[in-house]
Amino acid sequence: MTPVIETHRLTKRYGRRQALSDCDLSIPPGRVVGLVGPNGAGKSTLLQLACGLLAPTSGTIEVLGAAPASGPAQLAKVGFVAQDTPTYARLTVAEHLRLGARLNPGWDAGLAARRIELLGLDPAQQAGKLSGGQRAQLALTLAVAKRPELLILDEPVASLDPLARREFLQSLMEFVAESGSSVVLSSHLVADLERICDYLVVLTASRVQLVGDVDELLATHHRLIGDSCDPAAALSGGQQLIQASHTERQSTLVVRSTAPVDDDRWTVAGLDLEDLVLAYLTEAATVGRTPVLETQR
Ligand SMILES: Nc1ncnc2c1ncn2[C@@H]1O[C@H](COP(=O)(O)OP(=O)(O)OP(=O)(O)O)[C@@H](O)[C@H]1O
Repeated sequence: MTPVIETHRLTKRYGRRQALSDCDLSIPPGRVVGLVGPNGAGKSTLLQLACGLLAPTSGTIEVLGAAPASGPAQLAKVGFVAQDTPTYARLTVAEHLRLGARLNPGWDAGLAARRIELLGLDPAQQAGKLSGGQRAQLALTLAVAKRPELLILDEPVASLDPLARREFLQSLMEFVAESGSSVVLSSHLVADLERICDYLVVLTASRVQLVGDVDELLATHHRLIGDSCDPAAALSGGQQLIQASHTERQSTLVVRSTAPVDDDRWTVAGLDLEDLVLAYLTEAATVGRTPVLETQR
């Protein structure tokens, strides 16, 4: 099965600023992929490389088996909603749909019209006079009505209130269920990603830090709580320390291990996606102390 995005040593520099460094990724099709990372990690850069809006400095990227934006057929396969959900302020909702129909060979006019009606958007209203949430929904409608194989969304819900966010994500999931399209979605809101994503990419400081199937990642990461100890001495081979924090009496470790942790020195618990992402982001934030963070409380 052709990966939706495949990169090999993908690197992007803006002048002397490094935005992506030697990224190797192979994202399987049919997934809803959450792309997470702190500000400036390189998420937008990666998504824009996938759309062909940027060219790599070195390394390669293929999207659905071909170079990004390599021709009309490739362009028709990928839908993109940029970070600021851009629309044409002077054009009405209906004019946006007509423009979409003209520009996209696979345009699904019925889907677009149904979505606009369902959302309660006035076809005669100019996009510049829509609320942020309505504009985001219009941009999503334009992207899904082209019936893309891959939908790329760069922080689409960042400016939305909780209700608008939920409505946006719900309509996204309805589209995914109905179309079977793959989605790559960047967001800082891990709780949202937890509800909709089944695949995760964590990017920090221009590098891929963690990638994989969400269920598999959750099954192979464990929180260990026990008497205060030196983690290096306490863990066995095959157990990778991701994060450690200590009080005078107690150590709490986040550990990656494919085998279950069966050691009565530890109380073992699972992690949710937010805990998992935070463990990796915290680890990466400790410059010069990687790969392990140790905090003394
Ligand atoms: N056009 C540009 N010119 C110069 N540097 C840029 C440009 N675009 C991005 N960068 C730099 O590249 C790095 C990665 O930026 P990018 O926008 O990809 O990060 P991001 O993970 O999307 O961040 P955020 O979560 O804040 O949107 C940052 O250091 C940023 O300052």
